[in-house]
Amino acid sequence: MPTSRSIVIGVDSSTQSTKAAAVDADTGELLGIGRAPHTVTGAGGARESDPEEWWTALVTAVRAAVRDAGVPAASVTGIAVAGQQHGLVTLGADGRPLRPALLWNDTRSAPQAAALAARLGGPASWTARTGSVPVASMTAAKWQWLRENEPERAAAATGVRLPHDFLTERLTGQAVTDPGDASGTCWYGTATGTYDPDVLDLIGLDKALLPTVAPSGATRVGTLTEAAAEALGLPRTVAVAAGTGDNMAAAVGLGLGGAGLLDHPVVSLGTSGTVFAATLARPADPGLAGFAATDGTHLPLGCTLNCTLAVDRFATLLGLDREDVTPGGEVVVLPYLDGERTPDLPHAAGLVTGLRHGTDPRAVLGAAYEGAAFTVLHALDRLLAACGLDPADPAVRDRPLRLIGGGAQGRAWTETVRRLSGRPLVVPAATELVALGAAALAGGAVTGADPVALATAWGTGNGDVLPPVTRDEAAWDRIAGVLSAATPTLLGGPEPS
Ligand SMILES: Nc1ncnc2c1ncn2[C@@H]1O[C@H](COP(=O)(O)OP(=O)(O)O)[C@@H](O)[C@H]1O
Ligand SMILES: O=C(CO)[C@@H](O)[C@H](O)COP(=O)(O)O
Repeated sequence: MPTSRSIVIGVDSSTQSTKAAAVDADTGELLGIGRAPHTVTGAGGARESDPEEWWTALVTAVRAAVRDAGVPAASVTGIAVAGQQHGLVTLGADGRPLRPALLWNDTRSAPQAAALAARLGGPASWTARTGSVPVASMTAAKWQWLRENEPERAAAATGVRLPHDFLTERLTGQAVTDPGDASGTCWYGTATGTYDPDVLDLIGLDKALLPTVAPSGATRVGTLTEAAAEALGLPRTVAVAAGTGDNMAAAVGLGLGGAGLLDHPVVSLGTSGTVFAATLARPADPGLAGFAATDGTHLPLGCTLNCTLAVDRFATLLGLDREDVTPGGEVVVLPYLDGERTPDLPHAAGLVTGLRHGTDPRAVLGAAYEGAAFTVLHALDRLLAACGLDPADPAVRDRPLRLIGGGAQGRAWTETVRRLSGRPLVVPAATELVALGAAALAGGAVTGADPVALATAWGTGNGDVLPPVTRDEAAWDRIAGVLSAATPTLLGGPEPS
């Protein structure tokens, strides 16, 4: 192995685990991968993780990726972290977390979100300022929850970070974030590219507690500190990129820049189900998040709280393998086990209807897939409409969806998405799109290359096209009907436990 080979490492620190990809910076070849799990705790709508565990997992995963790649540590030239979005990390004077992070799917902050959304001129004004209306996931709502429920901890905070900022700071010693992940806080103005002083005033958050926002693009924020280099077994000279949120990094891995527009909207099936597209204009829809992409363009996104984890829970409850499934037929499942974000039903619980004596348990599992897929695809229709496209227009429907995330590896997921969308799918051959997108950001930090162009040259988004199948209008209408009828109940449903 020639030592002149340049290896970059992309880290995906997501809800359930950290994945690190060691990539040849010239060719994009994935040489090695490392993984380490995270612990998520909580009941009654709480979802928390210890940021120190993310750091330990990052170290484990990066070391495993370099080992798996069989490359000398000296050949590693760059690293970037992409993280689960929105989580609130509060730091004390010693730079360590004051408490576990409040995660994106922690719904306790729903009342604070609703109260914030009514302030500063209401939803339309929030959309114009920040791109998004506060919902329970947004960091501003979590900060308000902390102020109201643990005021002593909020007062003691000397730093407020997002998950990926926390890890980048551990790598470099720099308090820095990027516009993409910052756009998920609801205190960053996506129109102005700066923290919004009115929002900070409203939530009593001192700007001095926040990280600097690095510019978009191939941003190098520093090199490894001595402690980080020692922990990772890498040279101190390794360039560290600003990194971003996991969905923004997936867009980079797919080679989506503003010019990619809506040709290939993306559906990601992970703990969250997300749908997003790269756009030049920022669509304003209060039911969607108007995030920033890493390249200075926009990444409108719809996010559901209940995707692969919720469906896997149904498989476990039914004692079935996740692929042991048939279409739901008359059974409808709304698998909103964690409450729901899109639609905004933070207090919802799961709902099952249409059971008979003869119901096949595999149909109940099939209906859970359908309910989760419907919820994501419904957000897709909303996203297309917000971008001025008619989702029912055959010319729009013929455009392939790119399907990524852990669920895209499962046949039941791909077949359900095909059947409910009636669209062709592109399933990229590469499975770790977030980590690969982060690797492209790391490559940009090393050479100054445009990360989106780099990922495009690497071809990380390429994959086979699965042709469309006839859309299952009956299943779609059945689920839509149940959701519509149940919404009043789901709005006021029991707290999740
Ligand atoms: N072969 C598979 N078939 C179906 N689902 C899968 C498969 N492999 C992984 N998953 C699902 O992928 C999820 C993890 O996906 P991932 O995108 O890594 O999630 P996250 O980023 O939220 O941690 C798990 O919840 C699991 O259910
Ligand atoms: O909240 C969002 C997007 O707004 C989620 O997509 C999180 O970013 C978590 O992602 P995964 O762990 O499911 O990948």
